[in-house]
Amino acid sequence: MEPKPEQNEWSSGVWAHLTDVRRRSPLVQCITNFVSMDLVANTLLSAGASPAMVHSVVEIPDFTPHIHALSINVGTLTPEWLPSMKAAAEVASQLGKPWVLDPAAVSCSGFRLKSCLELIGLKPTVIKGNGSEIIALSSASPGQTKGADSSHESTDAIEAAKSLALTSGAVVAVSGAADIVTDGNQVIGVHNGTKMMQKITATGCSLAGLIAAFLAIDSSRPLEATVSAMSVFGIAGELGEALANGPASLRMHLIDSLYGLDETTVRSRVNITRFG
Ligand SMILES: Nc1ncnc2c1ncn2[C@@H]1O[C@H](COP(=O)(O)OP(=O)(O)O)[C@@H](O)[C@H]1O
Ligand SMILES: Cc1ncsc1CCOP(=O)(O)O
Ligand SMILES: [Mg+2]
Repeated sequence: MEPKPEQNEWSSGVWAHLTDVRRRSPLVQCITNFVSMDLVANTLLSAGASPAMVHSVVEIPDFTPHIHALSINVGTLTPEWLPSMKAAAEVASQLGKPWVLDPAAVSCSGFRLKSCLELIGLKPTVIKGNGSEIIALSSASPGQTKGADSSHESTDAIEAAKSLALTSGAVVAVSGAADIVTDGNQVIGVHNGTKMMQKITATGCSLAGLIAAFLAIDSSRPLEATVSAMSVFGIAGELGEALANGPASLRMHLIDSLYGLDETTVRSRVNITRFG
C-alpha cells in the first residue's frame, strides 16, 4: 500500500533531519544522571552528534557558549548539581541555544519537583518526560511515584502535555507506546519503538539527548525536530529488537541500528500521525 501523502512528508523530514545531524555533528552538552551517562553519550555518537558530559558549575561559563544544544536530566539530582543545571540553562537561553529538560522521576520529592519548575522558568525548548512525569509537572504536584518509571500511558497525559506546553512555552514530548509531541495546539503521535525499550535503563534519557541533537540542526522548528528524533530512536529500537535476545542485547543492537540507519529503512518505517 502506498503511504498517505502526509506520511511521505514526515518520512522526508525525518530522513532530512538525521542526514543533517550526521553531516553537521552538533556538539551537545549533557548534564545527566549517573545511570544514563554512558548510554546517552553512545546514542548521540551513533546518531552522528558529538556529546560532552560537562557538568561542573565552574566550567559552564567557558564551555556552554560553544555548544549547539543542551540536555538537562534530573534523574540523580542533588543540591550540589542544581546550580550547574541552572547556570547552563541560563547561558543556553540567553544565547538562543536550544535545550531539553528531562524531569526524570520528578515525583520522587518536593525538592525535585520544585527544581524542575524552576528550570522550566529558564525556558527549555522541549520538555521530554514519560506520562507520569508530564502529569506531575503540569499539575505542579507529585502524585504517586514509581520513581523513574511511568505508571501512566503516554496518551493519559495528552491534556497535561498541552497545558504544560501552553504555560511553559516549550514543546512537550511524552514518551511511551505512542510518543506524543505537542506545542499546545498541534498534537502529533509517533508510533515507532518497542515495549522492550522500557526494560533498558536510560532509554528515555538517551531520547532526551537525541532530541537536543535534532534541535541543534533545526532550532526554529522544535516540534518537527522532536518528532523526527523520536521516530529515529523508535525505528532503531524496532530494528534492534529483531536482532536481540533480551534487554541487554537490545541495548547493543539499538546503538548499532541507530548507527546504520539508511534512507530506505527510515522512509519505510516512519509511523507518525496527527491526533485530533
Ligand atoms: N510500549 C512501548 N512501545 C513502543 N515503544 C516504547 C514503549 N514504551 C517505551 N517505548 C519507547 O522507549 C523509549 C523510552 O521511553 P520511556 O520508557 O517512556 O522513557 P522513560 O524511560 O523516561 O520512562 C522511547 O523511545 C519510547 O518510544
Ligand atoms: C533508574 C534511574 N534512577 C534514577 S535516574 C534513573 C535512570 C532513568 O532513566 P530513564 O528515564 O531513561 O529510564
Ligand atoms: Mg525518563
